[in-house]
Amino acid sequence: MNDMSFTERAVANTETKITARGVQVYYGENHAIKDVDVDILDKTVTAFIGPSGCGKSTFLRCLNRMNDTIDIARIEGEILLDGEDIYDKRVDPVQLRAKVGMVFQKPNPFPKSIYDNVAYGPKIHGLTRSRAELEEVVESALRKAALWNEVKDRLHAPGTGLSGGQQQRLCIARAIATSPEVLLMDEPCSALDPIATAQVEELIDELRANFSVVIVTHSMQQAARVSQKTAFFHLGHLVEYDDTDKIFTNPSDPRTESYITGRIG
Ligand SMILES: Nc1ncnc2c1ncn2[C@@H]1O[C@H](COP(=O)(O)OP(=O)(O)OP(=O)(O)O)[C@@H](O)[C@H]1O
Repeated sequence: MNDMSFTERAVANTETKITARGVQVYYGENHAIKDVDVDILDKTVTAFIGPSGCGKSTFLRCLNRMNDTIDIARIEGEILLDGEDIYDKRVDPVQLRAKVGMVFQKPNPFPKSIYDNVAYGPKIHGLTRSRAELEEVVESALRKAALWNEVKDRLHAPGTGLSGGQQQRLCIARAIATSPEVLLMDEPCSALDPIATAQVEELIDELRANFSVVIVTHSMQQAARVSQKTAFFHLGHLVEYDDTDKIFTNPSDPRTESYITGRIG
């Protein structure tokens, strides 16, 4: 573990963005998330780590109600975004997902132009009033996703024609374009080569200036590089949640220690 370089800046923000209390998730009989409590901070990158099947993705999907789309999933407990219950029946999940955006493992641009991929969200949510304003939003999202310079001369070319790393940054631009407050990323680099991975990691570090970012990763090196907070999941429990350097250098729970030293997982 000695080759891990921790992100130098300490946790700068202590403002809570998302509060989860007593969260349980069941898939039919399978109790996948067991009584999870956590406070996710604003303007901070939080990594979810743990062995395969421990519930990282399931818990991530609770944060923007993506589990609602899975018929057999049942969720209990409370999740608040800025103090508001996201499972309240008055909350429209589509609106919620504009505020809590998501980037998936495999880049999944729509079969449309680069421009249309990014313009789609602002259009369906009616966020802009004119074509010029929409163009500005598209440019700003592509800039924030560190893709503008590579695509500004071919905005009307298909998004699917970009390289894998560019496609993932396009998906990040698409998520950013609706001005979300939280960005959820489920193993966003696992389909990327090391150069594209480094670019996306750099981008994640920049994104935390404006967003609360939560990233599921299989790579402990990646968690150490990009996050300031780390949550270690094991068998559906949130075993330990702390500053990333504490988790990787001096964890409190023996299960965390076993995982980071490679004894479980
Ligand atoms: N769509 C689903 N339908 C039924 N069961 C599911 C579904 N998604 C996950 N599960 C189950 O929930 C548990 C947690 O899975 P989850 O994918 O959240 O773990 P994970 O830690 O993200 O795993 P991995 O690192 O392998 O992606 C597992 O037992 C899994 O089989």
